[in-house]
Amino acid sequence: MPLGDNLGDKSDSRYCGVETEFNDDMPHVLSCNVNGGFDFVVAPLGFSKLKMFAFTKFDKTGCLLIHYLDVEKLQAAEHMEPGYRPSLIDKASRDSTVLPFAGSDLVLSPSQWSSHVVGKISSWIDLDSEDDILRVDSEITLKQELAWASHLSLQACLLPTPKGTSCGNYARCVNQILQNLNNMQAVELTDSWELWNSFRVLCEHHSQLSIALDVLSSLPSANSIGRWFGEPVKAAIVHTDTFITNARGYPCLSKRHQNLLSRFFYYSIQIVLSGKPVHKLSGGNSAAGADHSDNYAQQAQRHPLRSYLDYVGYLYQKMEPLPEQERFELGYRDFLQSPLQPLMDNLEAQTYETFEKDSVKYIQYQRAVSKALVDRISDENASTTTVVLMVVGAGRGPLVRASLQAAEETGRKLKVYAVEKNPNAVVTLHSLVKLEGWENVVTIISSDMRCWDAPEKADILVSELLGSFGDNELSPECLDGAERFLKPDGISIPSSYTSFIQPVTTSKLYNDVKLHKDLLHFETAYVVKLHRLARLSPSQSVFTFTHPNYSPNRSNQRYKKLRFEMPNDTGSTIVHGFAGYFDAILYKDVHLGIEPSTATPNMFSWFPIFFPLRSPVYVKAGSPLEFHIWRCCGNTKVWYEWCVTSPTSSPIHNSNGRSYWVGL
Ligand SMILES: C[S@@+](CC[C@H](N)C(=O)[O-])C[C@H]1O[C@@H](n2cnc3c(N)ncnc32)[C@H](O)[C@@H]1O
Repeated sequence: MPLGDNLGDKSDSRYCGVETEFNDDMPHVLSCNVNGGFDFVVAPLGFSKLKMFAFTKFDKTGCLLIHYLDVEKLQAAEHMEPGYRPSLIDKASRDSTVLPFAGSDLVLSPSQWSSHVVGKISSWIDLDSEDDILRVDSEITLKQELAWASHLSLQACLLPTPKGTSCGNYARCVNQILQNLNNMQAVELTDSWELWNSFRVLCEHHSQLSIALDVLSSLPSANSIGRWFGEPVKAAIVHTDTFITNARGYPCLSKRHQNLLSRFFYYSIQIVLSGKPVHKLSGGNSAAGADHSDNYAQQAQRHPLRSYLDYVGYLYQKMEPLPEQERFELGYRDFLQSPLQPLMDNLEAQTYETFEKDSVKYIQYQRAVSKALVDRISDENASTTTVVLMVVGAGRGPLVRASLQAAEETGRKLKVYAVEKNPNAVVTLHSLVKLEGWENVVTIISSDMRCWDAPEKADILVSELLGSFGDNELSPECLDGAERFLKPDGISIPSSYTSFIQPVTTSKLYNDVKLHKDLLHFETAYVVKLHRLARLSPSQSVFTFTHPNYSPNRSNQRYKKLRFEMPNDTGSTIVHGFAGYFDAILYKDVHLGIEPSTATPNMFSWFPIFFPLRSPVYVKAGSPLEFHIWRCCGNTKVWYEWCVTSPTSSPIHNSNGRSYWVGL
């Protein structure tokens, strides 16, 4: 039974699981917990002599720390070997004798196994033990249990945390298994980010290796937690003793924990409840304290963790629903797209249609044109002077419309040239002008602005040739060509634009790029609606272009070296690449952009850009990260090159624009 309704959220975080102890009566375990309101169980798969409890908690430095409590004898079910361990089978018979290490697959239906059970691998295993027998036993058991899980088509398995600080052999075995997995995701319980990091590096960042976080009562700093949102966290295990008690005696969570759970929901991370009930309730059943009135008979049937589940459901349901725009963009989250090439290619009708829905963008342009018109022509001259305004790159006409509305709003007279090089968009422009009766005001020019011979000079040049990284759709090169027909004191809207960049952890995007198995894709910048990522340091400005630019030595080549410092309490991080944005000053105080700290609200024309790194860069806590980026210009193309030089050096990406470039 999902946690409830939350408008727009159809992600896995609607489902809540519960960690169960060993019990060979799987149908009973499942029915109790599913009838008790949980969607799935995290249950031990194998028969194991030893049972260990693993607790994780966050230490002062913000890392996760594992505490192992005592080893406890588990009363094995009657029909199996109580002391079963693989090494007890003598070597000669090992290959031929198969002792039962798990119950039958027939006890549940295939769909029950795959939809409702996450396997929990025996927690005693220690694949890096100094004890040869324990190590070998551990390896056999791990492989046996994972093979069984795969046979059952479970969606995931929860592996125990590595025991010590070294996890080389454990990672080697998991990596071997991952190479052969096709239908299951291995979820790794971690003690600290460092340990997790070395584990996944040893497993070559395998895309089916995920992580389950333990949430205990003390939490590390926000920056330290933030790192995990760029990692493949699949589940968060919330222990019952993490809950505090509300005024009515029900379990609830601290404000910080509530916020953390909201973020887990937002990032589609599933909650798993674990532990024994620690709240003694005398009546009622609502964790949120609402007026439910179950009687005692019902109480007796209730799942022992029901009040905790109700509380998690309550938090889920009280989450702010996603705004309409976000819901519309769900399908674009973390989906890599090649940037448009509006200069080299002709945009399609559908693309124009999407642009034109973004009313916020045109409102900003209208405000900018209004201010420029008022500055250019005084009220006294308004009825006698006509302003020549050229929309360069007019598309299907929305900036023409915004400019005419600005003229009407300010009482200024306008003569408009609409210059567009896409002949298909020009067709629509003609019908728009006719439809709106603008024939006496608007002249359509079907030409590339760089070679148009204008019959007169413009007072105002309006353009929107901006990409997610500002200059990446070649606005500088196009406007260099158009400035020939701007009066010396003329105004360009936009008057400048600046790109911004910041390092990010995003294992999802890194793995998606890696899937292509070639250099080209690691040397390409992508447009992407960033979602599962950790922004590691505030963004910094990269390249600025100002218009008009009449400087005789002007060049559109650029180079920038940036030094990023991660906040002290973040801990070590991994950088998979750089997220890029832009901000444009249209006119004076009117701007538009997507840089997160100043982004124009509710504008959706641009997603950020992502510059990947061929190999993720590990940045130790306190170390700076040095990044270089070049904007290079040739006769037929413009491209970026980028690299990291500290703490380690990466290769220079996209040398000579060999993989990714924008055609002139
Ligand atoms: C990003 S679209 C913007 C279209 C429109 N202004 C809008 O806001 O919907 C850029 C437009 O500029 C046109 N364009 C790009 N470079 C151009 C050039 N050198 N000369 C003329 N048009 C150009 C493209 O064909 C495209 O229609």
